[in-house]
Amino acid sequence: MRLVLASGNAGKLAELRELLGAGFTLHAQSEFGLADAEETGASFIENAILKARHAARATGLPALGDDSGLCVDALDGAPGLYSARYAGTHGDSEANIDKLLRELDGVPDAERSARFVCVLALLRHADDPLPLIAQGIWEGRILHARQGRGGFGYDPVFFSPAHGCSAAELPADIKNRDSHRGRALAQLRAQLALRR
Ligand SMILES: O=c1nc[nH]c2c1ncn2[C@H]1C[C@H](O)[C@@H](COP(=O)(O)OP(=O)(O)OP(=O)(O)O)O1
Ligand SMILES: [Mg+2]
Repeated sequence: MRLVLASGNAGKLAELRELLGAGFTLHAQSEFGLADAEETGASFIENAILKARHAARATGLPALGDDSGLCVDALDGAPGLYSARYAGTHGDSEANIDKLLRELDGVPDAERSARFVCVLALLRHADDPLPLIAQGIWEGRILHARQGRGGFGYDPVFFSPAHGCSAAELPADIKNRDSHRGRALAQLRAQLALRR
């Protein structure tokens, strides 16, 4: 199956290619010269659909949208939908992490609970009235400083109690198996199998 990933994020592309495996060819939207869709939705689901529809419309291919982010309890769910632009400049992970650590300055571990969320939307074509939607959640807490060099985005400050380390310290295959994105993709696969 040929699919376009409706994302400009290289970290997502690498993870989703690995997760989808050999049966799928996942094209980056940049291969088609596509700019990012406007993320105007009020929820992860809406944004995932907006992204996928934009890419399906422009390419004529089935499209996968991934809208994800980090929700921190002590910040009432922020950065949430705005995770990628938390510090102002879209996609500046270093600035986003700096701001997050500043906002949580002095907050003890017990109150630093957080979760990564990922919503995937698969549209068979731009006017698909019945997109497949899957969501995955990964529970953890925010560290006081960066740990590890793997992954992308907020991974260096996301501690996973189940693994005993940060997301950036996990081998890629373990992160993929247990992450919000890995869980969402497993659900999407199950739905695909049912639809066929
Ligand atoms: O596994 C992850 N590990 C660390 N950070 C992560 C992860 N998954 C999402 N994130 C962060 C990155 C970004 O700050 C935001 C997603 O924002 P989001 O708009 O969905 O993605 P994006 O703007 O980077 O690319 P695009 O919209 O083109 O798909 O959450
Ligand atoms: Mg985005």
